Amino acid sequence: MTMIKLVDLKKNYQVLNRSEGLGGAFRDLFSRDYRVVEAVKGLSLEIDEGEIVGFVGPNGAGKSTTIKMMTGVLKPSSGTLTVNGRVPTKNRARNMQEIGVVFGQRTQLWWDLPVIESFKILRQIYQVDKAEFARNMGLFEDLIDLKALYSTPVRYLSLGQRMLCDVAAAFLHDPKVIFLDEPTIGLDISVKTRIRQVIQSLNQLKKTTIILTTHDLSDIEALCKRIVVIDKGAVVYDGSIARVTQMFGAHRTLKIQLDPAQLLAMDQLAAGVHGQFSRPDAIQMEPGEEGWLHVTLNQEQVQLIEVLHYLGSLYPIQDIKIEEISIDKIVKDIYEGALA
Ligand SMILES: Nc1ncnc2c1ncn2[C@@H]1O[C@H](COP(=O)(O)OP(=O)(O)OP(=O)(O)O)[C@@H](O)[C@H]1O
Repeated sequence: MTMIKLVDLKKNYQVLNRSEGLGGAFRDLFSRDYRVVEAVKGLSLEIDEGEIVGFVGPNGAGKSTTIKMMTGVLKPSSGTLTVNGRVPTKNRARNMQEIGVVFGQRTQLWWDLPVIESFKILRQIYQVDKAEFARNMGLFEDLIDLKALYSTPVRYLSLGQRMLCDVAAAFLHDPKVIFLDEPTIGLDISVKTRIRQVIQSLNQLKKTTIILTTHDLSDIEALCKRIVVIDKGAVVYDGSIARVTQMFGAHRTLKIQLDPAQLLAMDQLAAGVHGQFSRPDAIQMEPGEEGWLHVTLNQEQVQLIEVLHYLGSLYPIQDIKIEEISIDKIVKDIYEGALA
């Protein structure tokens, strides 16, 4: 069943072109000169009940604008949008009952109150009946040992505990759709894994549709089968993570450690490598940390061993690693037109 449907959705913002200086500010009072920013330029998407979809794109791609339209905060300029069959801006109160949100950067809970009090307030706000409240609190107690945190004021929770509470709180009223924004930001890897497990279990138990926006693509890799990449307000890739990684299956990242001073002349180094091989477009180079040089190449076009030999003939290599291309790199390449 389709839970979210966007058809040719557009959103324009009108922005005042401000004139410079005090005189300019004075002039702006009388003659207003506006320009239009096309933040979302015709998005069409269908997301099914129970799907977890990674929604990614570079800064300014239009992610927040799209999410704000899905949550009913912003009205689209044109196109159609339904969430669980309803138009979010027309049914805001009803829509709010059916969605949940988690922001990694700020809590939805009451900072000074013990955890259990926040859940009781949310129960009132969302009119969760007693039996459902008891059932869900029992589930959260089993899944994340929530009971141990009941009496702790939110301000004393660790970031990881706070995020677990926020995730549980978003599921309290059994929403149909949850928007997760950077749910693991600032957490160490073991806590990230824990939060992802909890999200996955709740998604499977409750068949909640989840839209995950994050710049941490390891969250997407761990949680989503499907990824939607947007750039400049339009979809540039919509499909399975498996397919996108397959498309880049012949890519490898060769990491070599050199004397850090050699990386200072990166442009020269890149020009030398590109000049040496017949398919320079198949080789990308960027400096890593502590003298590591990352060379990503497409093995269908360039032999990794030849690149390694060439670099080895120029510099003493201290260490080598060969890795499959990371999902971060794939998505960055997609933004930069790799699928165009
Ligand atoms: N209220 C606004 N008024 C004018 N322009 C806006 C407004 N909000 C966003 N924009 C512009 O719309 C475009 C899309 O912004 P949006 O915030 O949706 O991108 P984003 O993908 O969420 O970016 P980020 O990852 O940086 O949060 C950008 O060019 C941004 O400057």
